[in-house]
Amino acid sequence: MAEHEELPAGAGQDAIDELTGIRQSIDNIDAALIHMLAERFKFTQQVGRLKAKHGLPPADPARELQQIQRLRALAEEARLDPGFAEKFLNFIVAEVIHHHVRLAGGQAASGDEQGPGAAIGVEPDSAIGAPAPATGVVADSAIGAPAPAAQASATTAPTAPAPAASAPTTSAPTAPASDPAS
Ligand SMILES: O=C(O)C(=O)C[C@]1(C(=O)O)C=C[C@@H](O)C=C1
Repeated sequence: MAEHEELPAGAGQDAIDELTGIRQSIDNIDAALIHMLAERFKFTQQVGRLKAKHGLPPADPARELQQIQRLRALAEEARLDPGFAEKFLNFIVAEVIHHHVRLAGGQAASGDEQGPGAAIGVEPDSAIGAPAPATGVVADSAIGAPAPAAQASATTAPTAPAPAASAPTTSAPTAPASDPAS
């Protein structure tokens, strides 16, 4: 079958069954991640509306720094690369800030916008993480390893090497290749 093409010709049925079982677990986790992200974006949308209503700035660098520090610590406990955890958060936050900016009636925060409709899933016009090429985020060796990653660098592109800054930049979210419309 096509889905097993990548297996060595000599792979036995036991190996195929084991692989299939592991992939089922991976698929379950991926589904959970999508649902969790969708829930997160529902809440950040509430925040965006609140901020827009009260004229608050879309980005909050101090809050992001707290989040980064917290997630890096959690990642270390979980034996996940803290640098990856930070980049993952930055990737998401960059998207959120895009949404906040749009909710506030401003232009997108950076020049990476694409056409209309390129967006997420919370609402028809607010799809996060629209169709975009996979970023491959980190090298295989980085995941799960207690790697000494960069310090906080909020809202930087997930594919960019995180600079060893100690404070979030929260400048224009240039990260995702996708166009998060809100
Ligand atoms: O907490 C906020 O103020 C938010 O707008 C949410 C959020 C986030 O996604 O967690 C996004 C942007 C801010 O810079 C900080 C945090």
